[in-house]
Amino acid sequence: MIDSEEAARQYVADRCDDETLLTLEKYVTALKAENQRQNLVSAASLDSVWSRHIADSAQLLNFVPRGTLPVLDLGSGPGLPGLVIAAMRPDQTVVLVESRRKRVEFLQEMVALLELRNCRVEGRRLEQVGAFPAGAITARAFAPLGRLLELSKRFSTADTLWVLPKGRSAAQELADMPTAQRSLFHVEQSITDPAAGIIVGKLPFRGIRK
Ligand SMILES: C[S@@+](CC[C@H](N)C(=O)[O-])C[C@H]1O[C@@H](n2cnc3c(N)ncnc32)[C@H](O)[C@@H]1O
Repeated sequence: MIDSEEAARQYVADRCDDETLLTLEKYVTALKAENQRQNLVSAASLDSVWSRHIADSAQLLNFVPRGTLPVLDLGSGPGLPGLVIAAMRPDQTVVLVESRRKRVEFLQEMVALLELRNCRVEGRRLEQVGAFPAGAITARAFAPLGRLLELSKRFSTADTLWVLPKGRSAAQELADMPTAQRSLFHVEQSITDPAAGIIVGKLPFRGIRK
């Protein structure tokens, strides 16, 4: 379990090269500056930005095999976890979906600043994004599990991996799902918070069977 900012930064450093670590440091600086202009993350969380945001995003890669294309990040906000994934997996296409205009502008600025050629921003509501088969779908603090699946099932095939950091509500959200869907997912322990979980699984068919 990561228990300090140093440990969080080291966790990320152990999983990327020096150049990528510099890219992520640049992102952290920009995120802190932008948070003065718009409310992207809670101000208090920036005191532990590596643990609460960067390592918290990076840990999702433990569940996304290399070559999983593309990764679709729903409700990316300031780019969490999507931008971190794009920086750490330059060989994987990452699509960020975000509807709020100022956040979209920040995401576009970050893609340019960090030179993330593998990353595309869909600056509109998810409901308006044309469907394509996603290799993996990530979403942090986007919507309750049932609504999340309903909104994004158009992007899911039998191979799509769902990796959903759900914080402290992970087990409960899964328990609240109908049995048929509940059995398709399991909860992985978060390494940044002993009480938090990541819902991981696949739907064995396109969309959701009622
Ligand atoms: C609570 S924030 C979480 C942001 C980020 N994932 C994080 O963990 O910091 C949820 C984000 O989802 C976006 N959002 C909500 N519903 C959406 C939709 N239907 N389509 C696209 N973006 C949406 C919001 O604008 C917001 O930026």
